[in-house]
Amino acid sequence: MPATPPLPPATGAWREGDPPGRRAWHHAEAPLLLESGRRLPGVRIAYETFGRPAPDLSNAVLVLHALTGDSHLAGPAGPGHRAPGWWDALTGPGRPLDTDHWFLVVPNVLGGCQGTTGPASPGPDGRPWGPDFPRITVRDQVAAELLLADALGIDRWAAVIGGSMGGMRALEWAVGHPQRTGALLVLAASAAATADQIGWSAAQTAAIRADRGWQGGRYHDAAPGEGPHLGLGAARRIAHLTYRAGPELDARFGRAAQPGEDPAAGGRHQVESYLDHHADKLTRRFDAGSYLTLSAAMNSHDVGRDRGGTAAALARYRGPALIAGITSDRLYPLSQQRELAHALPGAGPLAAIDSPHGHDGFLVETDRVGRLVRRLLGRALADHPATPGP
Ligand SMILES: N[C@@H](CCO)C(=O)O
Repeated sequence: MPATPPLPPATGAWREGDPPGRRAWHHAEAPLLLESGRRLPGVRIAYETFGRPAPDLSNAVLVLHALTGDSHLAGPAGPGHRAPGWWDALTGPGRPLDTDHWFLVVPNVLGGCQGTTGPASPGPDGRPWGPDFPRITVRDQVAAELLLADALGIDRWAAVIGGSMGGMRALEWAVGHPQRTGALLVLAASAAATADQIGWSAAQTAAIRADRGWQGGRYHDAAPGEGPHLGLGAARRIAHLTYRAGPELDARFGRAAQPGEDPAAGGRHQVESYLDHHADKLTRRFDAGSYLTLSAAMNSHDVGRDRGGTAAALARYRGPALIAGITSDRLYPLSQQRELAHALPGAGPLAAIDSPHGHDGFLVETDRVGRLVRRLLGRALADHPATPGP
C-alpha cells in the first residue's frame, strides 16, 4: 500500500486506519493578516476529511459549507456533531463525492462556531472575543483555508465545491488562487452580495441586536439561557423564509392550523410551528456572534473588488467550472448564476436545477446536485488525472 503522505503533526490529519470523517484541527502559528490590515492571532481551523489522500495529494477536493453548516459533510450526529452530515446522500463509496477515489477536506469557516476560530473563541486575554472579534471578509475566510491547504501540503485542489456562502468562498478560491483550483463548482451564489441580500441580512442581524440577551455581544460568559437566543431564533425565521419558496410553503402548509392549536384563539398556523422548529434547532447549535460575523462577511462578498470589476475578476480563472442555481431561489436568483456562467471562461452553460424548494435546493436536491458533482469531477479528471486514494 502506498505510504500516507507526511502531514504536519499539529494538524492531526488523516492517519492510516482512521474512520472516514475524521475531525482535526490546524493551529496557525502566525497571525492571519486580514483584508482590513488587522492581524488575527491564534487562528484554529477545524476540519474533517473523508476518503484517503493519494501519495501525491492530487485527489484532494475542498468542499465548503454554507452559513450555518460545518465540517460535518457526512456521517451521523454524535459527539461533536449536533446534526447528521449536510451532504450525506452525496458522500461515500460510489457516491458522487466518491470516498474510494477522492480525499475530501471540509473546513469549518473562519468566524464560525463549530471548532474554527470565531467570536465565541478565546481572544488574546483568554476571554471570548465577543464583539471585539475583527470584521472579516470572504477573502479572509479563504486566506484561512489557504493556511490549511499549505499545512496539509495541498498545492492544488482537484476541485473546489461550495453552495451559498460556500459558493462565495469557492469563487474566491478560483479568482484569487486560480493555479490552486483544479475545477470549480458553485451552487446558488452570486458574484457580489446584492442590496436585497444585504437587506435581508440586516433584518436578521437587527433582530439579534434587539435581544436584551445580546448585551452588546458580551454574553458568552452569561448563564445558560441568558444569551440572545430569542434574537437568533427571529433571525433564523426570517432567513429560513428566504431559503424556501413562497409557493412551496403555500402548497405544504396553506392556511392549516398546527394540530391541536387554533390560530383564532392564539394558536399557531402550521407554517409558524415549522419556523419555530427551525429557530429552536439553530439556537441550540449556533452562536449569535458568529451569525453576525458571518453575515457581515457575506455582505463583503464582491469578487470584483480591487480587481477591475466582476468580469475582469472572473476572467482570471480559466479552469473547468460548473455554475448551478435553483429555479425557485428567491434569495440568489438564477440570473446571478447566469452572470457567473457567462463570465467564467471555463464554465459550460448554466445548470438550472428545477426545484420548488428555493435556495435550500442545493441541500435538498441531492440527486440533481450529485449529477453535477459527478460531471465536474469527471471533467477535473479528464484535464488532470488524479491518483486515486490508496
Ligand atoms: N440552509 C442554509 C442556507 C444558507 O445557504 C444554511 O443554513 O446554511
